[in-house]
Amino acid sequence: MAQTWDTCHIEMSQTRFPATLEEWQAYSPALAHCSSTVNMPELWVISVVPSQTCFWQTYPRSIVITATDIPIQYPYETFGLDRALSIWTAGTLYQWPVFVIDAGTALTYTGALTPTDCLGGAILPGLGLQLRSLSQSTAALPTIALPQDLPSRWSLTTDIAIQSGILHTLVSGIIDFIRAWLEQYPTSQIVLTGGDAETLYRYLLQASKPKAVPKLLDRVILQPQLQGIGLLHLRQQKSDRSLLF
Ligand SMILES: Nc1ncnc2c1ncn2[C@@H]1O[C@H](COP(=O)(O)OP(=O)(O)O)[C@@H](O)[C@H]1O
Ligand SMILES: CC(C)(COP(=O)(O)O)[C@@H](O)C(=O)NCCC(=O)O
Repeated sequence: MAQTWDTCHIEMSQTRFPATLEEWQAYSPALAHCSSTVNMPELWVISVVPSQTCFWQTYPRSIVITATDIPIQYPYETFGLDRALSIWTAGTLYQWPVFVIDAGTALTYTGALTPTDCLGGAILPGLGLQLRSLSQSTAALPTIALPQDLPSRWSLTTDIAIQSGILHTLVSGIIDFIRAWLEQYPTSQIVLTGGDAETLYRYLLQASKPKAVPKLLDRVILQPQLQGIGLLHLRQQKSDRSLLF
């Protein structure tokens, strides 16, 4: 993979669809050297947000992934497309069984024994959502930034009390899920991905220092770009198939 980047936040209610090459160029450094819409590169899209899917579908060369494109058996009908791609990619890269922790807008845990035996998992609000929910849904709590280091558990200020509550509870929860999975599937790899993966990994390491947790964390592979790698694999599979037929 040559490069990854985040686009600016796209607020759907205020955004009209880009109509020209110049407008698309604002979304991606990969388009900097395009001279016309004809030589724009392919864009592979995976989205669980319908308004975002509509937006990216207007890109001239978009390929939008749907459930049938990902070669796993879905454990239930409403299972997220992003979770399907993550677990398939993790199993393909690091072998089955595998456990994926996706620290995105929502934080999801997903486990699978094989591509046809996904056990589902769990969903909770992600780090940013937890922080925002407190400031937005209470009268007195402020919006706070995340600290570099895991704070002291016992706090005498509101800001650090929020940091402590969210971070210690999240880190303990993640360690508990990892431990429970490894008890059942001791050979499994654990993959940590998503926009908050690096931040959470740092906190997990800090939490583990005084305790016997490092052994568990040795099993955690930090791979923030799991879904991007998954899209590359799907693209490779598609081009292999078109060579065969
Ligand atoms: N450069 C960035 N742009 C947007 N979000 C980021 C960035 N770096 C870290 N994040 C964090 O990533 C989380 C979203 O993760 P992501 O995997 O992009 O979301 P989603 O699961 O919705 O695709 C947010 O909690 C946000 O705080
Ligand atoms: C749980 C999710 C919102 C997570 O999405 P994300 O925050 O990673 O963008 C998404 O996987 C989804 O919409 N899932 C459908 C429900 C399910 O998987 O059970």
